Amino acid sequence: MNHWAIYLNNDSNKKGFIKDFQHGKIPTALKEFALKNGKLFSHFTLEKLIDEEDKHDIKIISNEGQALKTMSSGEQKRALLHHLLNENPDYIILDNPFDNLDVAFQKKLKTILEAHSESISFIQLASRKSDTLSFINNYGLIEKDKFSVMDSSPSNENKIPNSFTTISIPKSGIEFANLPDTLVDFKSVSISYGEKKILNNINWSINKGDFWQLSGTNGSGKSTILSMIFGDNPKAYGQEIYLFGSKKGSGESVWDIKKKIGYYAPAMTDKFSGRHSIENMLISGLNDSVGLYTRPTEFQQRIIKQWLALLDLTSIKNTYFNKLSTGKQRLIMTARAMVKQPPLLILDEPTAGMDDESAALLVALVNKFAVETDTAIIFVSHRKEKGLKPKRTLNLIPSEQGSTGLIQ
Ligand SMILES: Nc1ncnc2c1ncn2[C@@H]1O[C@H](COP(=O)(O)OP(=O)(O)OP(=O)(O)O)[C@@H](O)[C@H]1O
Repeated sequence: MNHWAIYLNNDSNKKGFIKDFQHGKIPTALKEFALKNGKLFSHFTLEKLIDEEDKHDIKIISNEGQALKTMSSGEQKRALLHHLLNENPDYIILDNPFDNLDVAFQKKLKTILEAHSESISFIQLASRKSDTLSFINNYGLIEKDKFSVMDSSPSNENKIPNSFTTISIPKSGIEFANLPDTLVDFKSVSISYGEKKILNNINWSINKGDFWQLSGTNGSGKSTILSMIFGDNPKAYGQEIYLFGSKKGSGESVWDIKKKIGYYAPAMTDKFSGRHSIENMLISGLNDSVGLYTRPTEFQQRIIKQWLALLDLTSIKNTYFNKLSTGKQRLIMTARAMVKQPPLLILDEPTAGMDDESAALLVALVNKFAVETDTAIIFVSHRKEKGLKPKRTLNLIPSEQGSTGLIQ
């Protein structure tokens, strides 16, 4: 039985490859799959199913009747795999299958895939070489639109630009006045959805300049916690949650809170599909602008010039954002959340779907930002992100009574 690992890098046109594959435009080396029944395990499939569930008000993938869109990302992947295996395919394309999965479920997924590898071929599209499944016996690479066969799995080599050591994080010139030392304070916070208990007695204080990693298994409540800080989750009202000194729900506007937070989650990248230059994208981070075309001041232009130099992007500053590789887009979106040096920076699984090289670059940038600025950081990640240097971790430990928080 043939199995493939096909590696992706910053410039790979993964979407194009998948589309071509599904329409029978298959590289010669993989021709054996041409007439077979294949399925796609990917967030693209999930998005389509969520849409269909919404449109027709049905549950296609039933998990005790819970709608797919309300499941945590791990629960969604679990349900999708189950659904696809039930359809007895000849092969399954696995699109970065381990992204967004906690370590325990990654292990479980590996075991499930191993068990099926005798009867189903797997084509694993992988951005991280370390994700390669044990039973893989063929290797390939997608560079831009071109597929090529490789003899073996490639070696890891990460390059961090020199500018990271020679250039400091540029000062934003923006002052955030009257901030208390404790920026976020959760006091005995417990949350349920109906009968389902999600969080149990969470106490968490985030002080100025802290660097936290928020971790926990799939469904343990990480997104729920974030939505109570950054979002407008109605569950937050009535709880003892203090943001920048005010009790949540005590009259402050969502906008007042959002102004003080830099936020990045990979799903945001898709919202910027228009033609914005890299330079404009970064400037928009200083302006809090939704529209991107507020004319920047000279001072702002100077700051962004420094950022471009730091990120080694000066030579391509006028390139349209939507023309860039995923890795570069994510690096820029992360920097965009950083440029105004907000009191609090939230990075929600920022490295999901990135290749090794761009993930290492992003981690290096976050570490540098943590050391050189007063911004408090919450970095959400399932992976033990190689090289990341958080000072503390809030680990959510699930139980029947909801997750409790273990601070390490
Ligand atoms: N609106 C909702 N209705 C019912 N259950 C919900 C709703 N929103 C979230 N949940 C449940 O709350 C639990 C916590 O979800 P949450 O998304 O916060 O977890 P998570 O730790 O971020 O998971 P992941 O790492 O997989 O994204 C999950 O079991 C999820 O199914």
